[in-house]
Amino acid sequence: MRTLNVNLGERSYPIFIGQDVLSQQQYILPYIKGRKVAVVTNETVAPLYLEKLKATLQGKEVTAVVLPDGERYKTWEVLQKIFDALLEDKHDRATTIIALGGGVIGDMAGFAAACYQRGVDFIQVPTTLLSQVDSSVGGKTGINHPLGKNMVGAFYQPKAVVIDTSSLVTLPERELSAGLAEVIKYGLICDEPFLVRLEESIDQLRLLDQSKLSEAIERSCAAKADVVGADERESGIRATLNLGHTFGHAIEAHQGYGSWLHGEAVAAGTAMALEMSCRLGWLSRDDQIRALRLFKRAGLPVVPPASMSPDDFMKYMAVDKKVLDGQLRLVLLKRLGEAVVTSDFPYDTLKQTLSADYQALAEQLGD
Ligand SMILES: NC(=O)c1ccc[n+]([C@@H]2O[C@H](COP(=O)([O-])OP(=O)(O)OC[C@H]3O[C@@H](n4cnc5c(N)ncnc54)[C@H](O)[C@@H]3O)[C@@H](O)[C@H]2O)c1
Ligand SMILES: O=C(O)C(=O)C[C@@H](O)[C@H](O)[C@H](O)COP(=O)(O)O
Ligand SMILES: [Zn+2]
Repeated sequence: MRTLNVNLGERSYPIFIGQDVLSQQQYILPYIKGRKVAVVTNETVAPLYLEKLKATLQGKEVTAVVLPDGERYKTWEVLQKIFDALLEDKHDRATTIIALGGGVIGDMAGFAAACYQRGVDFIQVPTTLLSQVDSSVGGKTGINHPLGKNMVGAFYQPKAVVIDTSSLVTLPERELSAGLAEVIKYGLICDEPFLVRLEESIDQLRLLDQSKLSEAIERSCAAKADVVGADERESGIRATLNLGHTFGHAIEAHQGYGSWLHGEAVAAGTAMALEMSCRLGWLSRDDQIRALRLFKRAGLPVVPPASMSPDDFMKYMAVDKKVLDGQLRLVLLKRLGEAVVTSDFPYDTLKQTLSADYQALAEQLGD
């Protein structure tokens, strides 16, 4: 069992990482102040882990809120179902909401916690790799809008993050790969030695090697906790966690939420950010290929959808949350392990990036 901390003054909280922590009361009960708990989960995760969590919550009055599964349900309408259940079971301000599931559940349950009676406590119990390395930490909560990803939400920190690495054994392979996209992201933005480590261990990670997974989760959470601790509300360095997301969110929204998984869209979006970093003369072509090869070995796409035109991208990128006063800002790489957030690029370079031949690049990667 490993414990990390997100240091945010009075909003600080622990991240517990280990096998079977979900069954251990000492990692959950101290963070619940009242009698009542609402566990928000979905129809896929509930049959796998809800009873286990309920056993840990013995002595508490538990309302289970089981939502439909999928990115396309990260909406106002489905959020409302959480409020319906809380009110029907008379939850008051002493209640605690527990998010049991992947990033979709975590983002929605966290947003519900931020809004319900103007704010109640919540705990993250992430069960996908992506949610364990990224979404459960840092307090970004919210829902999608048809015109843009995560467009309505709040910064609202959990009281604790409980990462049970054994839950990954039931995760479909495609979802594991999606999580690896965000793991690779940390190497690219701030930790080149981690990238080397991932190059060595990527095959074992895909085979669910528990020790390699724990190491990758811990290193990812440590990187995220550092960045969030330094810049909780994204006025500076936190935006680097958005590498590949301006392009990736456009892919998710344009293709229809859920058609491309978030991690897949981030991987293809990062391929575009790498291309632009090369075109600006920052990243070398060799390093670009090295990064693309790692995504490919992780089972991730590096070619954006052929059906998307530069105008399709621009439509969604224009409302990205990093746009400031009408000016688009992008996360790009100066080199592997060093990201920058910048609006200082020629518009032509962006246009060329949006219409570059990613298929030809992918063909250079080999097997
Ligand atoms: N708040 C943040 O900082 C942040 C960071 C990254 C991503 N996100 C958001 O997270 C979402 C993506 O999260 P995700 O990749 O976890 O997707 P997800 O929540 O849709 O989960 C992926 C799939 O795995 C299933 N699942 C979950 N745990 C399982 C388990 N242990 N075994 C078997 N199946 C399981 C889910 O039911 C779902 O079908 C996106 O909405 C993205 O925008 C938020
Ligand atoms: O925590 C952050 O900050 C991130 O940017 C992490 C991202 O991986 C995540 O997808 C986040 O939800 C994107 O945030 P958004 O503000 O671009 O919606
Ligand atoms: Zn992301």
